[in-house]
Amino acid sequence: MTAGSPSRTSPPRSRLSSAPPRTSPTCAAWSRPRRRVRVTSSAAAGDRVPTRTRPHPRIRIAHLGLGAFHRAHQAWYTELVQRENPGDWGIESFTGRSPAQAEILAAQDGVFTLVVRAASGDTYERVESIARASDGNDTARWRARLADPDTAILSLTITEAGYRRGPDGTLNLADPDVAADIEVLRAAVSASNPARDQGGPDGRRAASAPGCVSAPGRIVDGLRARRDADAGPIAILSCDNLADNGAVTRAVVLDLATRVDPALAAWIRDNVSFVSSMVDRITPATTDADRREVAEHTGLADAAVIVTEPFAEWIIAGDFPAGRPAWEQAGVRFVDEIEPHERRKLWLLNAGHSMLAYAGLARGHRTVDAAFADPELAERLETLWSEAAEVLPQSEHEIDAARAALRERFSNPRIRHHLAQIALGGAHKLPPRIFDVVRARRAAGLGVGTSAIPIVEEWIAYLGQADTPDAESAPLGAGIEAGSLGVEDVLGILAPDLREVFGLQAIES
Ligand SMILES: NC(=O)c1ccc[n+]([C@@H]2O[C@H](COP(=O)([O-])OP(=O)(O)OC[C@H]3O[C@@H](n4cnc5c(N)ncnc54)[C@H](O)[C@@H]3O)[C@@H](O)[C@H]2O)c1
Ligand SMILES: O=P(O)(O)OC[C@@H](O)[C@@H](O)[C@H](O)[C@H](O)CO
Repeated sequence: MTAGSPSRTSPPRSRLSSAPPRTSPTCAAWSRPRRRVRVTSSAAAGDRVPTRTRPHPRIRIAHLGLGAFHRAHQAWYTELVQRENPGDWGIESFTGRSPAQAEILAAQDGVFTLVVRAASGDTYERVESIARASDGNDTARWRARLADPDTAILSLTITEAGYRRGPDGTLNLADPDVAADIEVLRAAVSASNPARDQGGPDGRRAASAPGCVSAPGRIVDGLRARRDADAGPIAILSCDNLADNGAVTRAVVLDLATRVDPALAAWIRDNVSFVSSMVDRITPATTDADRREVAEHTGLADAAVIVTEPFAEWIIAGDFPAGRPAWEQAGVRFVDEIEPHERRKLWLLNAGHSMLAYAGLARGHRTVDAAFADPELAERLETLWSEAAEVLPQSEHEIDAARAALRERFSNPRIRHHLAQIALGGAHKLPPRIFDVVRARRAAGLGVGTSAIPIVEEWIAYLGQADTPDAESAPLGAGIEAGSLGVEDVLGILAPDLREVFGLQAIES
């Protein structure tokens, strides 16, 4: 099976017989005209919002991180399933930090337009799978959702930084939000009362109870409410760009739970399945121009428009003890071993993105397609991919197909994926994208390669620019953001094992 192949992006025909024949290995080909947002030329642009065509589905999924990617990926895959089996697997999606996206989406009853933007043109799809959009700061609502036995899955898109890990990969106890959450959780545990979490007689106290601010804190708080309500097992499904993201989630959640209530940690071990997934769909931040374009083409005043590429891939490994949507009907693959798939995606696509971001910004480029059109950067990208390919577990044929698909995806001039967006959070992105490749090469008895060090140098130069705000990278070491550290110092903070490796390399060569 190859990257970008129809089997990755299309549902099996036998399960969704009304899907039209595929004409290309992209999702756009699968969108059915009768399901798309109606395009009207007569309606004045912006006089209607998108509306539901089906009744609200029963909410079975809680999601944390109501960003662009969640709507282009998990919500869209779930939408495809719901179109065939309406009524079930609705999503209640909570914002991670600011309530703004919840307010915008709630004003449209959770319905939004997904623009699938191919190099050749756009298609429009209405997505209705989000039954409710909520503010993640609404502690009572969050606890009630997790304490509801109907809720079978908690999915996450909280960014790499959202897992609150320190440079050594464990829960970052020096993070003030984590420290504050430990106090909130201890108080909540000592005052645990099932009636409160089920909106019972003292529900008003729950509404005013302080909540957690970090994602691990919120997850532990929600699981405490679930245990107290005896609501049964649940799956937590990570959809962030991290290697073995299910295990990462499990580690930070259990670490935090153990610190506040060992009995809760034991309940989590027995009742919570931490599912890993490899997710892929390039989804840049929406612009005003995107919203205007939708208004012009559809007559819809949609404030929650999301723009994405035709390609989509989702590979999942793990158990769903309380059930799950039949996502396989929408083309999702369920596998026993996630690691090879995650590595391929992180080491080819995401590593390529990070390289193009730091090198491209330094050379005056603003978007991925512009950086990729730069022959010098395109050559560096091929070298980076070849160095990763030597330690990827896939066949040469599969890797070549993935690279070919990426060349096409990175060339899409209409997606306008800004390098500045990709560049943020490098302290969390470089380890899984760049440093893990070096580790794999060393483990295979190969040299460290030529790609990693220039990327670290370019990242340091990027952070050194006075006008570059990157709050997510700063906490990992005073001085990184100020650009006063060299490559060795940065490696000492982010990948101490590699400092020696690169030192040895320098001596050997
Ligand atoms: N956009 C893509 O192309 C893409 C593709 C694959 C995977 N992803 C994954 O999805 C994540 C989100 O991407 P997006 O495009 O939706 O970004 P976005 O900026 O649109 O949304 C980010 C969401 O994460 C929440 N969030 C941010 N920082 C957080 C934190 N520290 N703790 C908890 N929640 C936090 C925000 O509130 C928001 O809901 C990425 O970081 C990545 O891991 C994105
Ligand atoms: O979303 P981030 O910030 O983790 O990384 C930026 C991009 O590399 C990433 O979002 C890719 O577009 C995505 O992983 C494609 O599936």
